[in-house]
Formats: sequence, structure tokens, C-alpha cells
Amino acid sequence: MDKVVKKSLAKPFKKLTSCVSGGKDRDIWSRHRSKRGRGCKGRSGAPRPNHAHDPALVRSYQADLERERKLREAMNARKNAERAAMRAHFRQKYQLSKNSKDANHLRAVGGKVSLPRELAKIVRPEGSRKDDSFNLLSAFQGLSFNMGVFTGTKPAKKTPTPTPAGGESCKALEAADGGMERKKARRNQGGSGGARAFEEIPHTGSNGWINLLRFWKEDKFRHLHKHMQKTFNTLGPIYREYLGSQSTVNILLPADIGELFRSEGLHPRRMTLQPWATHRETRQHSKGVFLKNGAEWRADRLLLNREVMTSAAVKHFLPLLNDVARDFCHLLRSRVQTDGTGAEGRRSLTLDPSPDLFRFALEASCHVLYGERIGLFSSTPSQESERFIWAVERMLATTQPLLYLPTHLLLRLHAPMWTQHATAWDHIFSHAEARIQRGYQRLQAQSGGLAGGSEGQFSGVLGNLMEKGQLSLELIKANITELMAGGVDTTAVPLQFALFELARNPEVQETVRAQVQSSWIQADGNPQKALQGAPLLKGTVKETLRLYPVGITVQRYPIKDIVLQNYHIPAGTLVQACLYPLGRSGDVFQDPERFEPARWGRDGEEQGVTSGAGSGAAFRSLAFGFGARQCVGRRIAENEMQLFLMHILRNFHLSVSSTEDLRTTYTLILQPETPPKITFTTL
Ligand code: HEM
Repeated sequence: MDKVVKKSLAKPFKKLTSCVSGGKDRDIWSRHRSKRGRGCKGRSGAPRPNHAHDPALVRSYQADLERERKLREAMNARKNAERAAMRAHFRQKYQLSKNSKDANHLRAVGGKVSLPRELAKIVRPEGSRKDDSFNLLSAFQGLSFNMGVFTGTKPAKKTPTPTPAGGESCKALEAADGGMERKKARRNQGGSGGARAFEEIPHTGSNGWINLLRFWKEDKFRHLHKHMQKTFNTLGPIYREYLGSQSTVNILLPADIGELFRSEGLHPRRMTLQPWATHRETRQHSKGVFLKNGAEWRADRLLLNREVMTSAAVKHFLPLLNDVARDFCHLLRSRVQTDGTGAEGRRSLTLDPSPDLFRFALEASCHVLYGERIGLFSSTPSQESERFIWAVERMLATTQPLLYLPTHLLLRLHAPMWTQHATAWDHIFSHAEARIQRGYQRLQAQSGGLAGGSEGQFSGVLGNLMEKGQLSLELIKANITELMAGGVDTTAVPLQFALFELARNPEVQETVRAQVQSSWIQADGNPQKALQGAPLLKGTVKETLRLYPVGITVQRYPIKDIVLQNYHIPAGTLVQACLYPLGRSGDVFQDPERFEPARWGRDGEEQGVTSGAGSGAAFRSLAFGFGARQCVGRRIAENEMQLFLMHILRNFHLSVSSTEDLRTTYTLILQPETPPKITFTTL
């Protein structure tokens, strides 16, 4: 790996060192000079005059330089004065002491400051009293100002100066540490006319390869979510990041995310997971919806939606998920009875449930996909399935480090990381292929044809797709394999977090349980009705994913130019909504560290949104992504997790020995560094 990294980084490094030392440029320059020095001839053959010794030319050149310098100084003075004027305004507004440095800046421009329109609007917002300008003047202690700006009679000027624009920004600008509020103050107002250039977006370093090295050295990939949170706190609600060959614009405020999704177009695109795509290409497998784009993606996606996203589909597969969740709890209950301690009827067992949760998730998704149970809860679960679970985990863990390197090069060099990744995918494919074959044969053998059967029985997503015959067998295989690979860790891991949070918040746990118990009785054994009557279960899942989003970002390439935080973002830029910092932002959620399922009301919409959160209320809960390209397994995952928690809460009281926060790590999905141990006590 080291060799590969060195090789792949050698070129950019060479470029970088030559830039720093000026090596290559100097060579070219000196060669050019010496050529001229050797007496380069004109077209006529006569020797060219040596301009370097022409005094008139030298004088004019020096005059040019001087003019440029003066212009630069004047511009800087104007910018400083604009900022000083704003600061003086805020000082006066918040009755803070005056600052002589600002007065000097203002004096340097003769006391005349033409504020750009955005700034002027802050100083004298629309509808404010007429004497505002007078107050402002008094703040400048006798310095004269261009009144036209404040009264709006002078045309606005374009300026690269920071342009805070909103009432709440006033206070923020005064914050001494330049925290989040100050950055938030740069919110975009109106069209892109006055927007700042893309290049002005704060960034974490403009050399992607150096950044990448730093990431590796500091092991930042595993803590990418924390790195993002920290960077937003330092640079504000928008920043650029260059990593290897990737470059992204990162955002976290709901209003900005809304703007991004509104420009995703008919065929929304995410960042391509190149290692996955390269695997499909080299093995000549078809791609499923995860990796496809454009009209092809849309056509396949619409067919899949019918099988897994519509309410008719949910009605079919929900009872299957319920069977698996119920069986899981029966099994766990008998284990607690046998291996646990305590009095009869209130036995307790402490264990790390994660291996069982992975089995549960695979059993559940296979039941929905193939319409049959695969027997993972038996005392001797199949080795094949255990290998599949292991392969998915390997595939995810090896994706992240490969994302920022040229996959085709690694492939050619047989880099061990790539080989591990490809082998993990090969396992996943051969396992899925075997299951699909079996499912296909079983369905053919069944009387009454494929999906629906003669009694209208649901025979799994595979059966339905085959019966309808709208997707080729190749595409069915590709998509079923993706659904299998995407359906295990994504639900098993949040369930670990949910159990942990319920266990360390006993009051919350009791409230959710009370609702579940009463809903269960009223639903008379109908799982769908039981879920509908217990919205806190939905709230628990949402709350878990707010604090621990499986994928820490959702990405899009806007199809048109947009403006975010008053920066111009050209169409086609990769923009990421960063879900981990979003979910824990005090600007967006009240008391963000608190686990509170009830914050999501009956209809799943958030209640008690912080007043400073701005618009974009629909863009606070995005763990499954958004719009036409959102997670296609969403309905399976939501119902699977809610049913699981429903049966657990009906059967067990949950507790943990320590209420300390869990340490988390990111390996393409966010997970606990060490899976938490939970004590299950029978009810
Ligand atoms: C809690 C569980 C899950 C979470 C948080 C989750 C999250 C996501 C996210 C964020 C996306 C990208 C959406 C976007 O770009 O807007 C996605 C896409 C996808 N997910 Fe999930 N997922 C979960 C469970 C599942 C399950 C159970 C399956 C399969 C049964 C699945 C299969 C997929 C597929 C195939 C895509 C690609 C869809 C497309 O591009 O059209 N996911 N998921």
C-alpha cells in the first residue's frame, strides 16, 4: 500500500515541490533569458535591442508598478473602512466601547464610506426609522459619510467584502471568537447578483494530496464526522475540502440543504463510489440503482419503487418483518431465561447484541427480498450467511480508504486494499447469486406461478420483479444484490445505538413502552396498526438517526448555478449535506445532545425547532436522503427497526452500566467504536 500511495502521490508532489521552489518555471525563464542574452535575432536578421537597458521603458514600467500599488492600497483602505463602519455601527447598537483602530481606518478614506447594498441594508433595514442614519453617524464621532448609501439613493456596488445580511447577524458579528453565528450571518439574501466568488469559500487547504496525507497521518477518515463538526465550528456553515482527487463543498444548515435539493434535477446524482463501480466494470456485472445515473437509473428506480416504497408494497412486506422481529425476541427471551440471572419472571442477561442484530437484519431483508426465511436464528446458522455478513463489513471498511485514490491504478498494481475490497464484493455477489437461483427455482416450482401465488401471497421482491418481467434478469440480480448488501449494516448498526440510547434514558424508555403497550392492545395483533398507534417508535428511529446518521453525508451535483451562504456555486459542483454536524447543531435543534423521540411529533415532523434555524424545516431529518433518489430501502428499514423495537420494549427492560457517550467511528457507515453491552431484563 505504501508503495502505491508513494507512486500515486509522486506526480502531484513533484508538481508541488517545483511550484514551491519555482524550479521548472525558473528553468524556463532562465533558458528564455539566456536565449535572448545570446543575441536573439529579429526577423530582419538585425540584432534586437536589449529592452532591459532602455531607461524610458524602465521608468514607465516603474510608474505602472507604482500606480498598481496605490490602487491596491486604496482598495484595501476602502475595504477596511467598510468593515470599520460596520463595526462602529454594531458597537453603537450594542453600546460597546469605541475603537481607535476603526476610526483610523475611516480617517484613511477621508471618512467617506460607500457601503455595499447588503451592508447598508443591515445598518438601515427596510422599514426602520429614518433617524437610524443619524445614529450611525454619531457612532463615527464626527466623521462624514456618504448619506446616499444609507438613504438608498446611491446604486449598490459589487464588493468582495464579507456581506452579512440579516437582523440576527448583527449580534453574531460582534461575537469575539468568530464562531458559528458569525458565519451564519453570511446567509444568502436574494439572487446571485451580489454573491461572492466560489474561490472565496473558506477551505481546509487547497492541495488535495497534502490534505489526504494529513488525513492518513492523523487517522481522520475514521473520525470524518467529528472533523466535519469541528471544521464547521471553525470556518462557518460552508467550507470547501480537497482530498486527493476529490473536491467538495460542505454545508449543514437546512435552508442551504433545501436550496441544494431544489436544484438536483430529474436525475439526481450522488458522488460515485468508484471502488464499487470499478468492481462491477471489471467483473462485468450490471449496475443496480445505487451506481446508475441518468435516464437508465430513473427507469429502474421507478420499477423498484413499486416493489419496496409504495404503501401497497409496505402492506405486503410488513407482516414478514414482524415475524422476524417477533421470533428474534422469543429467542432472546429464552436465552435470558436460560443464561441470565435473577428471580424467575425477572431474569437479566448482559450481552453485546451486535452479532445477533446483524443476523436479524439479514434474516429480515432476505425474508422481504426472497419471501422465505433463511434460518439465521437456528442454533447452527449457516456459515454461508455468516460469511456474507463478514463480507459486507469488509466491503464497507475498505471502501473509505479507496475512495480518494485512483482505483484503476490500484487495480493494475494489485494493491492489497483493492484486492480485499474486490474479494469482499465477490463474496457478496456469489452469495446473492446463490440465493437468487434458489429463490428462482422455488418460485418456478410453486404452483400458481410467481409473485402473488394463487392465494395472492407475497413471494418477495424477487418474485414480484420476475413475474412482472419489466427488468431483465441481469438487472434484477444487480438490484437484489445491492438491496442485500445495503440492507444489513444500515439497520443493524442504528439498532445498536437505539438500544443504547433507550437503555441510558430510562424515562424516555418508559414513555415509549407505555405507548407501545397500549397501542399493541388496541391493534389486536395487527402490527401495522400497532405501529400507527405508537408514533414514538418512529420518533425513536428518527432521533437515533439524527444523532447517529448511518451515512454522514448526502451529496448532490446541482444542475444549475446556485447561491449558498452568499457564495456562488457553479452547476456540477459536488455539494455535501453533512448530517452528523447538522443533527448535533444547536442552531438547528434545541438541546441537540438530548435523546428525545417526542421532539418529532405524531406525524414525524419536528416540534420545537430553534427559532434561529431559519427556513428549510423539511430538511432536518435526512438520514435516508431526499427526493427521487432517497434510500430505496427506506420503508423496509423504518418498519424493520420500529417492529424490532416494539417487540423488544414489550418483552424487556433495557439498561446499561455506563451512561457515558459512545465513541463512534466512520467506515463508510457510522458505528460505535466498541459495541455497547446492554442488559435485557424480562418484563
Ligand atoms: C437505517 C437504514 C438506512 C439508511 C439510514 C440509509 C441511508 C441511505 C442514504 C442516505 C442513501 C442515499 C440517498 C440519497 O442520495 O438521497 C441511500 C441509498 C440507498 N439505499 Fe439506503 N439506507 C438504509 C437502509 C437501506 C436498506 C435496508 C436498503 C435495502 C434494502 C438500502 C438500499 C439503498 C439503495 C439501493 C440506495 C440507492 C438508491 C438510489 O440511488 O436510487 N438502504 N440509503
